[in-house]
Amino acid sequence: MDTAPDPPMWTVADAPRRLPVLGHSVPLRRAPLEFLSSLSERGDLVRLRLGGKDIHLACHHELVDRILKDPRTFDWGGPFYEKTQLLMGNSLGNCPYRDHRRQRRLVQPSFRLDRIASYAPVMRRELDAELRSWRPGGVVEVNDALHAVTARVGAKVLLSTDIAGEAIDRILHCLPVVMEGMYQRVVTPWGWLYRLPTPGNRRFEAARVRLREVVDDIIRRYRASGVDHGDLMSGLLQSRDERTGDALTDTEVHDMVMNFLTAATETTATALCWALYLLAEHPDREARLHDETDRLVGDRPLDHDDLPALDYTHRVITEVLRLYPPGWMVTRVVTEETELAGQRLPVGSLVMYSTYALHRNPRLFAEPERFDPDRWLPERARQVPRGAMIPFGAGSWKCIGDTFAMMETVLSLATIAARWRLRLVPGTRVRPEPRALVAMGRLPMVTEPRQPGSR
Ligand code: HEM
Repeated sequence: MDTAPDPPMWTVADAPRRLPVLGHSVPLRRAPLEFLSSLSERGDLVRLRLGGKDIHLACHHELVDRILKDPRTFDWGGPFYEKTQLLMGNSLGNCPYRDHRRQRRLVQPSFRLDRIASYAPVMRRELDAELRSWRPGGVVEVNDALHAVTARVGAKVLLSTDIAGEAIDRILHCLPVVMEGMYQRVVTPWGWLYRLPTPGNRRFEAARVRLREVVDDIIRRYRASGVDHGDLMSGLLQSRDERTGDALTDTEVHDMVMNFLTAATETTATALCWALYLLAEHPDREARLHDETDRLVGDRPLDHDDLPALDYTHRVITEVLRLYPPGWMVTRVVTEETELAGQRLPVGSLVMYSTYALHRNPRLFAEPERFDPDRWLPERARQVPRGAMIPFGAGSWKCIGDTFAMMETVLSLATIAARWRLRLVPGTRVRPEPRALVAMGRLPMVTEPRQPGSR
């Protein structure tokens, strides 16, 4: 496997297919995943041109690591993120380093392991309700179904029904409209387009305003009740900075709620969809998963304590997160003049990396396109260079929900696999779609029950 070259050995190259004026916008729009993945052959650091500016793409995992571990020099930012502030304000995953550290200290206690473990029954209830609606031989649009489940789990872990009540339904109604609108504004950032009074713009604006009102109202109700409801919202409101005694302001709580709802829904649902798709395409690996769930799960409800035993399920999810990590393009902005791979980067330069490309680099992973859960057996996993596998990011902005996400995806996949075998509807074409994350389109699957108690 790869070892780090000494600094003078770094290779720096210009990306191919640059056009006058347009720079690299054409290949980046047409086939971004393929284009970015192809660039690691060119060099450790590759220069692209976009919007009249140079952007440096770090292809070597040690350069990516350097960027992520030096948040003062390589700060949060870039056009990709700035639009998301429309929805999430200056929240945890959406703010520069100077604000981030304080917020992270305040939010971290809400993600303590004991709190996360207590959310397993919520996950179980929501998934059970969905699985009970499946019929033998029926067709389920799995992508929609799992997005709805993870959105309900996210909302109910965040907010207790006893206090938030039907506000949760209103949130779940507005959220997809707002998320789709946000995505459009990120990928086609033409401000004027969104000021036109089109039905789509009106729907987005109405949902955004409604969501803001509903969340603000819930915060007021929580503050007035002054009780710990054992949910994430209570954790956020009670949190105090040990150093300063500071609490999160209402605006910060609001933005964090939006951040949480968006970060917790699509990522986990998409990982589950990729897992179910890959298993349907690889019956031998599916059979091994079924062996594990037949032995350990059956028709029994799963809990956080079951996680350590679900070895193969865990390896499947890890391999899915290698092949389809959400962060296909992560950017940072240089805040003080620095050097990367021998290149001088002035203040304001944009650097980026693609987790998708990194995880498919043949110098880091043998047969990178192969779905091989066993590459995460401990003896093989040890050979993966440090910093090469980063589905949850690394450094200051590392995903705060990683334990939550692993619990939800592993328990959900084991529960589904114990009860149902899913087959792709013939003719379904599944391709990675680089949207806000590496998404997939529709995933209609036929449901075959695996045991009498499956419903
Ligand atoms: C498979 C599931 C998930 C994956 C792969 C994932 C991945 C990531 C990545 C790569 C980042 C860092 C982005 C950057 O460096 O700019 C991140 C940040 C974040 N994620 Fe996740 N995520 C997942 C699920 C979740 C869940 C379930 C939650 C909430 C419970 C969550 C909440 C967050 C938050 C709040 C941040 C910002 C953290 C900070 O800036 O301090 N994520 N996630």
